[in-house]
Amino acid sequence: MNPPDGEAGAALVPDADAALVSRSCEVSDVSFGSFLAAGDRHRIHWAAPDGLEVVGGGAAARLTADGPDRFETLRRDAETLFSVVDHEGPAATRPRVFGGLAFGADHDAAGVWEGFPAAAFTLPAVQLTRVDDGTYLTVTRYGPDADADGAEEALAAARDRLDDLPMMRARGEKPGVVDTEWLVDREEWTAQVASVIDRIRGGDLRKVVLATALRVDLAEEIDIPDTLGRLRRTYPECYRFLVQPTGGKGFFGPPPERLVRREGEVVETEALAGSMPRGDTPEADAEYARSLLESDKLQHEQRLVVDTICEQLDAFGTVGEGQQDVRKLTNIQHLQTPINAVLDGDTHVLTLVEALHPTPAVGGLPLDLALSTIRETETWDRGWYASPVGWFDAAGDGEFAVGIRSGVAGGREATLFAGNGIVGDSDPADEWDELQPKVRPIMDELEREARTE
Ligand SMILES: C=C(O[C@H]1C=CC=C(C(=O)O)[C@@H]1O)C(=O)O
Repeated sequence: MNPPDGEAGAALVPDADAALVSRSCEVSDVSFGSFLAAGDRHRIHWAAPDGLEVVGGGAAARLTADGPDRFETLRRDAETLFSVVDHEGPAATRPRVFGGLAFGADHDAAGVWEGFPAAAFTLPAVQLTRVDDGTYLTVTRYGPDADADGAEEALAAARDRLDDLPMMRARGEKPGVVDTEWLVDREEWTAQVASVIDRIRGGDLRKVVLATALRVDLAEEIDIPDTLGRLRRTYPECYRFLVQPTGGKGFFGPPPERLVRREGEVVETEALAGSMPRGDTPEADAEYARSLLESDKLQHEQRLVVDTICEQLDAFGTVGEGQQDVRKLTNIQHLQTPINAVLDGDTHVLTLVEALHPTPAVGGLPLDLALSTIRETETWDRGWYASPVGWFDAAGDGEFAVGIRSGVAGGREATLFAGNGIVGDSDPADEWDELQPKVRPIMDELEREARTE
């Protein structure tokens, strides 16, 4: 499905002499899975629980950045990229770039993260967009020679290729799991948690989110579009995303947590922290929900996140805290508080992402001390785990999820991630148990046999 990158003189990197031209047409509903499966580079998938779903293949342009100035570089290059835009089509199909950033600016694009820069966003060359009122095909050209005729021709060609795709993609078998290994196992991880608890009790540190990763060997090659299709059914209340910069590994998952969404002057975010399992019966489930709401430890964890997010947004406008609630996902429930803001000025969503990431739901408090504790304690590379993933457009609007409940996979290998917020009265063994459901969303789509425990 992908056209060759850089065809027709397209510039993959922002260029002051380039124009961005995009054309869209409505199509009958097509299989987003088939479209994704037919692409081999720069595959992206974004689905928000409130309806917008986009799949993209090929790159009309890419924004990449690294180092401590990566947000500044992205904002500057985005301004160049979007300086001349000729778009014809519904607003939902306007040019947006999709991607994300690594957890830390010192990211090393090695190992499972080969091909993943410290920040990477793609303007898809060909894209399908599904919104309430229909499904659209969009083709985008970017470069000094990009023009309306070229974009219209490319749209007609993409439409022909779309006609050749299967309308429905038959569900494949789950790949099957041959072996699993925690990169930091129970014994080592609970010892790490115990040492972090000691640090919290002994000083200025208040909360640290410690994570580990599960390395999974698969019996067959993973089909990520198929896996995402299944996750749509099992976790309909979550985001779904895929970032796959090369033909190699893809970072994907069904994260429940919104980092931020900006639309004009309105900003919406949330604090999601503190977890309990789902109960097997309505009574047991309600009991877990009650203990979430009544636990001093979990309320403390949640309060730290709410207060920090509110303080961080305060610099940009008028902030409001919503009513705390219990967010029930298929296999876990969390404390959640919606937070919104009305912006004073024209703050780019990337600026909001920069201010908010990492929230204390994935980093800790105070942030610098928590991050140095994570760096000293975690013996593996977070890469893009727990990082901002999402999109932004020419106006600086956009939406980002927090890349948790996620994994990076390709061929017969997957690495899944899970972390927990540790506070002074955490119990290491309980924290290990609380960690387990966080790898289940993806793990359940890899294992063929139902679990017996
Ligand atoms: C860091 C993760 O979850 C965060 C989000 C919600 C609840 C959390 C908790 O209960 O500790 C974590 O802060 C993860 O899923 O890897």
